[in-house]
Amino acid sequence: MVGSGATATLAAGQAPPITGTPYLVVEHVAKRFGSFAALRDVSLTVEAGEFVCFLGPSGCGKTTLLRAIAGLDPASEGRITQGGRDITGLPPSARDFGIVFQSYALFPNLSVTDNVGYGLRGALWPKARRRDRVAELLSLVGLTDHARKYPSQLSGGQQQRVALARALAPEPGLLLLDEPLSALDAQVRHHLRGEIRALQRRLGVTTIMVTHDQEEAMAIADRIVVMNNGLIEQVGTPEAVYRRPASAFVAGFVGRSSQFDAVMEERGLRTADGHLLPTPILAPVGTTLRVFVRPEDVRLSAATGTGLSAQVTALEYLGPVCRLALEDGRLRLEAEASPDEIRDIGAQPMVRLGVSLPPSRLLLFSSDA
Ligand SMILES: Nc1ncnc2c1ncn2[C@@H]1O[C@H](COP(=O)(O)OP(=O)(O)OP(=O)(O)O)[C@@H](O)[C@H]1O
Repeated sequence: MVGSGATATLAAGQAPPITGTPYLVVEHVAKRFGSFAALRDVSLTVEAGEFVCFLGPSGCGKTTLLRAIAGLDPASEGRITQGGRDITGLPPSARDFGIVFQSYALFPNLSVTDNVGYGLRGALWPKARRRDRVAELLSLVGLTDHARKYPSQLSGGQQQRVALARALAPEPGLLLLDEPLSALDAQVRHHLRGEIRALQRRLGVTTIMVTHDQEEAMAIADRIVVMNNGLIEQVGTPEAVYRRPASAFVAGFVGRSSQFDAVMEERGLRTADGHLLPTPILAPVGTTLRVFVRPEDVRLSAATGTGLSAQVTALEYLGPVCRLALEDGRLRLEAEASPDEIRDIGAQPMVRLGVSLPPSRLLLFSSDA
């Protein structure tokens, strides 16, 4: 980010460590499929007990990175250590993780009990211990009453709970979740994401979840790893990636925003339509900057005096807030306001409103970034 009123906090694109104990360390990992580079020099540290989300558009490499960590698609280059152990060359069976896929991937011919107990074999899991552990997990995911059923007799949300219980049963050091909520409808998805987070906190298991849904990542993660085109663009808390995006890509991908170009002048930023937005000088005069502004940061008023004004082109009532589309020449802005505020300023389609964009809330990037 070029700089803005938020300059003092700009350096803090990275979140402070959650526990201070690195658990998973990914160093300079690359992954090629033939001549195609799906991951390029990816480095990342996940702290013990942390919940991290890999977020990014389709094809950016989220699943590839998760699979490299699991050893399902080993990295072409780089090093991965887990709990101090170099796992780079180990097959999945020699690593310490549980994994949940979008498609549940349960054994259809096994009961819920047998699915959950599937990984509990060998000398470590004598019959009684295995039975107790399965019962404990079924209770944790709220499926005790469904123990004898088969996957086809369960809803999608219940099947995903079974998959979660199965992944957690052997007490893995790392829980990997690959779009676990994507196949579920909105209500179940919302509910289950809360349950997953509560369960993760209770067990303290270090967790990585892949998602392309930024609201989901914001709601659930301690830190978000924003990926694009095989690279990590930013690692930070949900607040950091939203409020202090490290790149124009992150600013545009995470959360809603309006964007436009403006040229740095002595007295502020000049938009394409000639409006001057007062800001301190943040870049060499004459530089074109890409400006992003969040809907909740667009200040609206009834007054349409000398400052910036724009016409309301659409107004949606969403319950607690209203969303407005505004236009002035080439400038298009999205704003949010409470229904009370909408009433007070008389906002409705075709009406012109006063608009101000607080300098400290503008997110600025060099145009070619
Ligand atoms: N086995 C493979 N062979 C060839 N290319 C692959 C393979 N697996 C993944 N890719 C490519 O690598 C890139 C990254 O894929 P990946 O599945 O990691 O993306 P993603 O970010 O998880 O996307 P999505 O959200 O759509 O699942 C894509 O362009 C994909 O086509």
